[in-house]
Amino acid sequence: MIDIDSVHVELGDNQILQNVSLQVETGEFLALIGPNGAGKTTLLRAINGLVAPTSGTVSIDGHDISALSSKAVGRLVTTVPQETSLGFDFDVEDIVTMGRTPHRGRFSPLGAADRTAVETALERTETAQFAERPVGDLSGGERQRVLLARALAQETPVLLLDEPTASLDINHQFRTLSLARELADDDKTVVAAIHDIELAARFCDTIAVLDGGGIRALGSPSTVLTDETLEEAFGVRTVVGTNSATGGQTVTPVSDVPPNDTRVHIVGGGERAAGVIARLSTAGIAVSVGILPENDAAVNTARRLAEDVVIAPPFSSPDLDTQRRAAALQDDAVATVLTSVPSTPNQSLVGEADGLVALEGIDHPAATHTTSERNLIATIRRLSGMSEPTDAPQNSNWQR
Ligand SMILES: Nc1ncnc2c1ncn2[C@@H]1O[C@H](COP(=O)(O)OP(=O)(O)OP(=O)(O)O)[C@@H](O)[C@H]1O
Repeated sequence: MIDIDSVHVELGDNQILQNVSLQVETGEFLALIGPNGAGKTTLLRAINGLVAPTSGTVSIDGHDISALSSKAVGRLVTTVPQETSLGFDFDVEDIVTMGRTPHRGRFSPLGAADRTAVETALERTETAQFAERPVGDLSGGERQRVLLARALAQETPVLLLDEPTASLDINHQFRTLSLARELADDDKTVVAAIHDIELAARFCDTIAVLDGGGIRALGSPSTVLTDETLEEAFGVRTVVGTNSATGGQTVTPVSDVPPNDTRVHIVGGGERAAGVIARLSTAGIAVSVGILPENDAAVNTARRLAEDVVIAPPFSSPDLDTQRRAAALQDDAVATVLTSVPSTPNQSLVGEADGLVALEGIDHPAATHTTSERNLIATIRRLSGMSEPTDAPQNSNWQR
C-alpha cells in the first residue's frame, strides 16, 4: 500500500507538486492522467524515492521511503521508466537480471530464486525470445518490454509504470496493461502514468487526474471521466461516451470552432446519430437534433454539442408543440441528415427541410439537385461519415 501525505516537491525554483495526498491500496491499479507537465513523472519519482519532497511523506507498506536505504527501497518499489535508453552493450537477459540487485549481496552469485524470477519475467513480457540479444539491437517497443521484464524480476509489492504503452503496438499495449491488471489482481499495488485515457479506464480501478501539480479529481473511471473535469484539466472540449465493445468509457476531443451559419439538422437517434453529431461538431458545423426520445443514446452528446435539441418523453408520440419546434429547426437548417429511418416517419419527419436533405439509403431525386447542392450533400456526407445512398427511395416521405 502506498500512502502519499501532503507531498510538496520543488525542482529548481519551481513548485512542481503541491499538497498531493493519495492512498493506493494493496491490489489496486491507479492510473495517473493529466496534461503534459502536470507532474505525473515527478509523482512517480517521489513514490520511488528518486525525488525528495520538500514537505510531506511517502510511505510504502508503512515504511517512510526517505528513511530507507536505496537497496531497501528497491525491495519495495520498482519503476518502468519512460526513457528507454539502456546500457546498449548488455544482453537482454543481463538487463533483466539487474532487477535482482536489491535482493542480492554485492558479489553473491545468482541463486535459484533469482533465476526463476528472471525467467518468469522474460516469459510474462514475451522477451525470452530476445534474451541473448544486445539490448541496443531492439526496437523502442521491444526495449520498453525489456524494462518491464527488469521491473517484474525485481519482485516488489509496488510497481510504477511511466507511460508503459507509449511506443507499443496495439497488441502489446493491450498485453502490457492486461499484465498490469493481473499483477494488481495478484495483490501488487500498481500506479501507471498513461496518456491513453480510454486504455487507462479499461484496465485500472482508480484514476487520478493531475493538473498543475495537484490532484483535480480522484475516483473510479466512471466518476472521474466527465466532460467538465477533462475540459478543465486538458483545456479541450471532450465528449465522454461508452464503447459498445468493451462497455468502457470513450473520450473524444472535439473542436471548439465557433458555429457559423451552416447548421445541419439531424434526425434519428442512437450511437449512429451521436457519432454524426460529434463528427459534424468537430468539423465546426453547428447541428440541431430532434426529435430524440429522452432515453436515447444520443441525448448526452446532443445536449453537449448541439446548438439546439428537441427531446420528447419516450414511448409516446410527441405533442404538437414538440413537433412544431423540431420542424422549425429543420426548416431553418441548410440540410437535414437522416441517420436512421424512423419507425414512425410522420413523428420525426414533420415539415420539410428548407434547403437540402442529405440522406443515407433514401434521398429525394438526385436529378433535382443543383451542382452546389450536390457538393454540399457530398461534403456533409463525408464529414458525418455517412456513406453514399445505395438504393433509390421506396415510398419515401422525403420530398422537397
Ligand atoms: N529537474 C527539473 N527541474 C526543474 N523543473 C523540472 C524538472 N523536472 C521536471 N520539471 C518540470 O516539472 C513539471 C512536471 O514534469 P513531469 O515530468 O512530472 O510532468 P508529466 O506530467 O510527467 O508530463 P508529461 O506528460 O509531459 O510526461 C514540468 O513543468 C517540468 O518541466
